[in-house]
Amino acid sequence: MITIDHLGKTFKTARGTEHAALLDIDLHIPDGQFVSILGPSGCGKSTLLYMVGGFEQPSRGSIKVDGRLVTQPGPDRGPVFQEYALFPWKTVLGNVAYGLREQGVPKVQAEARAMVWLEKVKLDKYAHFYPRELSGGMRQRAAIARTLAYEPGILLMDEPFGALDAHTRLTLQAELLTLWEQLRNTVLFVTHAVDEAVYLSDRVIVLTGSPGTVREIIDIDLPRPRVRSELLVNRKYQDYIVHLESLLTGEHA
Ligand SMILES: Nc1ncnc2c1ncn2[C@@H]1O[C@H](COP(=O)(O)OP(=O)(O)OP(=O)(O)O)[C@@H](O)[C@H]1O
Repeated sequence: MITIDHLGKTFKTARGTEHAALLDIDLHIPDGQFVSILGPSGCGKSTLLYMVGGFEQPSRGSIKVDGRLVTQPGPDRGPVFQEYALFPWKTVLGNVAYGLREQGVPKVQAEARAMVWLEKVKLDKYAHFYPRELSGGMRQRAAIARTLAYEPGILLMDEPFGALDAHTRLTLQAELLTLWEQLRNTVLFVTHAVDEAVYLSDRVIVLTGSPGTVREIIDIDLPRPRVRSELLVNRKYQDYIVHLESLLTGEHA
């Protein structure tokens, strides 16, 4: 359970002024929910995720995970951030084993567990490749495997598919859902794409423009497992998309 209470973040800018990024966020996210965060560019989506990860400190309010105050990163919260790229000097296997080695798992066991995860993300044949030898989609699969390998209860994903071409993006979304349906960990997923948010999520949190506050929380009541071709002709799915698009483009009355 993630409990976010009156959370605010103000940054000091390089010019010495203050910049309010997030204002008075209250959220309660139960275990095992897939939650997406949508909102205009610069509204504080990444900042919110970084604070849940313990990489940034709140200026006001608090974040608790299972009742414990978040003050620093921990293995219970696994980031898949674009900035957390793979180590270029390690192989795919070395990258995925790294998170486990960090937690004291001996090398042989870490590599065996890493291989299991590489099979799950269909990269086992590329275990000994270096990141530069992989496509963008394969790199993101490796980054996801690296985080999932140490089994965090909470997965923090910041636009993980944002840089991928449309086809690869759809493939990785479907693969992520298949994995998540087995794992059922809590996912906080930042995205710009309304269709991605609706397809993946149990709940979509829409933030206002800067400083970000919660504009609307929408429960996505669509059956699982989700099949995209069925969703595309599902009236409820279409209504969610239209509603979210209107919120984001400011056309909402
Ligand atoms: N380290 C920082 N120092 C100063 N300001 C920052 C810092 N990090 C973020 N900000 C500011 O906080 C606001 C929110 O940034 P953030 O990256 O969280 O937004 P976002 O919603 O994720 O944006 P995007 O959708 O464009 O990725 C922005 O105005 C940004 O300039």
